[in-house]
Amino acid sequence: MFTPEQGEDGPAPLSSAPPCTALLAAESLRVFRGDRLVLNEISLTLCAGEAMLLTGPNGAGKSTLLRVLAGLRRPDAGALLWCGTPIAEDTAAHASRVAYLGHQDALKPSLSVRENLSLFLTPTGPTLTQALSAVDLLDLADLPARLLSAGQKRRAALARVLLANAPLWLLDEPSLGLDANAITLLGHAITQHRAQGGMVIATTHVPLPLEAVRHLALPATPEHLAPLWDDLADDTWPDQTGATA
Ligand SMILES: Nc1ncnc2c1ncn2[C@@H]1O[C@H](COP(=O)(O)OP(=O)(O)OP(=O)(O)O)[C@@H](O)[C@H]1O
Repeated sequence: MFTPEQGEDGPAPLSSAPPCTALLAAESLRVFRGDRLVLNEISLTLCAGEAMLLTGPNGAGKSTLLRVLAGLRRPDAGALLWCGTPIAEDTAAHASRVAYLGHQDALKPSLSVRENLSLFLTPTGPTLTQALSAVDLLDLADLPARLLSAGQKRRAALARVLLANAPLWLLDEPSLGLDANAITLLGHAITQHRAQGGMVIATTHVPLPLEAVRHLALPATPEHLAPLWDDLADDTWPDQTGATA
């Protein structure tokens, strides 16, 4: 299991901040994708040890928000702060504190699982064996990634998150393709991460086995939907066969 910097007194905390201090804060974020307002006035805070689930209908902007929080996309308005400092002031520092899991598992098909993951080893993080064991993938460590099933690829991607040894996990639908056993392991990994002061924000459409988790439900407001309908003029609306008029 994930035990970075295990010492005599147990795992070293990933964050030394007091538990009630917000490490991550998003204030009044607005994000457009094209001319479509996807996120409007979204605010959140996250303290050491906290977990938050982002929910909402397809297209509500959950993945977009995660990418903004990861520093992969700039918000069009609003502020994103780490310990009170704008993350835009040092994006490299922010990247080092984030472990981001997107929809793509980002494995090189010709490399073995072990070779893929060894690229992400850090001096103070878990060993490869610990990370692979945490997702029950040790037996497949030497298999080329192209031979893994979808769920096994997801497990490998989760092992990469463990290896990053970063305080903030941003997980986009982490349970996608996972079986019940792997979802339980995911819950254990998140619980252990939080116990060390780590933080997690995850998007999900299904319940995850997490305790004391906060929720942020993103709405599909008329602002989201209206431009979609505007884009679809009557004369381009597909008929029942899929052909356009
Ligand atoms: N590259 C893009 N260019 C323009 N619009 C985009 C792009 N990617 C996503 N969008 C739009 O942004 C909106 C939010 O997408 P996003 O992927 O963040 O939603 P989501 O809540 O994660 O959805 P899901 O539950 O389906 O994963 C959607 O309306 C989508 O059409």
